[in-house]
Amino acid sequence: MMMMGGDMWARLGSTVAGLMFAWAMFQQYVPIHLRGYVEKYTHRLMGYFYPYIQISIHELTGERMKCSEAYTAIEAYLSSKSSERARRLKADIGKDSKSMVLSMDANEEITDEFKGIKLWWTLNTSIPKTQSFSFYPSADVKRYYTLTFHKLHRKLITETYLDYVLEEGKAVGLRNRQRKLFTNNRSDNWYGYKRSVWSHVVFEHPATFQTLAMDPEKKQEIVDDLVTFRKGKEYYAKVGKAWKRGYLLYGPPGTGKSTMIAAMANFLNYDIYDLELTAVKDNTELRKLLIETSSKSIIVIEDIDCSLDLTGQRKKTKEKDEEEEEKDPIRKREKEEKSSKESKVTLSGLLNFIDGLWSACGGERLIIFTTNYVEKLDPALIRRGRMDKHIKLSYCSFEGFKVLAKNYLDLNSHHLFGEICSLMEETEITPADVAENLMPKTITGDAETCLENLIRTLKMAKEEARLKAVEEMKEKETSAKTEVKEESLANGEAKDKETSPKEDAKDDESIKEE
Ligand SMILES: Nc1ncnc2c1ncn2[C@@H]1O[C@H](COP(=O)(O)OP(=O)(O)OP(=O)(O)O)[C@@H](O)[C@H]1O
Repeated sequence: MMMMGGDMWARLGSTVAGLMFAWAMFQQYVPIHLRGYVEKYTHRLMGYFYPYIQISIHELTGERMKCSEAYTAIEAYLSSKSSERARRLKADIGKDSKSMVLSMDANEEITDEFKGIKLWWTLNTSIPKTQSFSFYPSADVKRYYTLTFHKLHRKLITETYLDYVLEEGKAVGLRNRQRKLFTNNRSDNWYGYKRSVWSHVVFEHPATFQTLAMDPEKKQEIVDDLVTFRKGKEYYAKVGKAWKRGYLLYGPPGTGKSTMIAAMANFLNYDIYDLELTAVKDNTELRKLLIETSSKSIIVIEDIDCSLDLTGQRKKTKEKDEEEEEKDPIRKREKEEKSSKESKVTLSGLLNFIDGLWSACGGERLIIFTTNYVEKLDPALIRRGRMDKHIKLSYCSFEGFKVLAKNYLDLNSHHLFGEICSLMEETEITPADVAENLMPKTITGDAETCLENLIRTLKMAKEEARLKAVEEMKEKETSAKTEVKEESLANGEAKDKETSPKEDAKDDESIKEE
């Protein structure tokens, strides 16, 4: 028996060696065009004996080597099946940072079933030929899934199953995804590889529409608008409009513009791209950044009035400055150095960013501008169609206060609410200031103390407003008096001028009479 076994191994060894030798000869001596034919017919021959079809889905695709959407969807689709069926699993920290998420490890295979048909998914890895072997995982390792199925089911798999996997995977991905807060890097930090135009952190802002202090009707109107937008894919396609919407949030500092953006992102489950316009070199770079944003996202430009010289009015002073600089070479050189670092994004570049051809790629995006001074903005930038909805965030109303009292102190009513209500009708206070007063300053701080603090602040604000009004009144009176004085002086001089020739003539006549 032992001899027979040994004999069999020896024969197998020599057959393998023979085949390898024949393969090497084939590679070396058969011309390349003939090799193509041989390989084609070998595959065909194999097809008779191997009735399975394989489909590969690679992780990185396209010229820019972006992560393939299909790969991500399959990864999500297989994640739940992997934990039940795979034998070699990979663990990573989950979305909530508390639990572990399991997925199939490299070169592992799991079986799936669809309408009674069996299929096999494998996660493969390959190292580029140019790279030498290393024990450490490299960023250049290529990953791809392979789906294997019997050729009898080709139609069902390619026409139904793949779409099903994509849809399911996207839904799982959406449920499990960690939302991200992106910010743009300066182009000098793009490190040649185009992946790093945006860098991100996990988005974890707790603001919601429930915690947002504002008029309930206005709040509901915004929520309805967002819901209509989210469900509007078909509608936007029907009317021939890109699936995006512009919001302009304006109002004094501390009235909740940033908080509202966070609430919107949490409500819609979108990522946020916080675009720092001053770090964008020019319009081309702005377009590149836009292309790299994903759908289901909010692109935010905060304090748009401070971001760049985007207003038409300021152009004149700029031209005047330039004339003066031309005369002074030192000033001119300093300006050139500064301007090489400065952003050259123009108003027209920004308008194109909002609603040019490129803005339609990806779809399902909100573009939000915030400003404290809406009147400073160029009307073209905020006209309807670009900024579809203008939302004014204003000083805290009593309704807003009640939301904050519930959030911060868990109070629905209190005997001090009446006084606060009448004070709020008489004076202006931002939600940020109200929130600051409602926060207990010590561990033992109770609700009553916080409300008393707020009343004190409101009274102080009222007194300040009164003093300011008195001051303004005095200033007005003084300036009015000065105006009257100047006017009467001017009138007096004019009278003098008007009367003097006549008087001269009178004098002349009296002399003549004499
Ligand atoms: N409407 C609001 N509802 C709940 N909290 C608010 C509201 N407005 C302001 N706050 C509180 O005040 C803080 C500052 O608000 P926020 O940064 O949203 O104001 P902003 O209008 O964006 O200010 P700025 O114009 O200076 O950027 C927030 O952290 C939040 O706690």
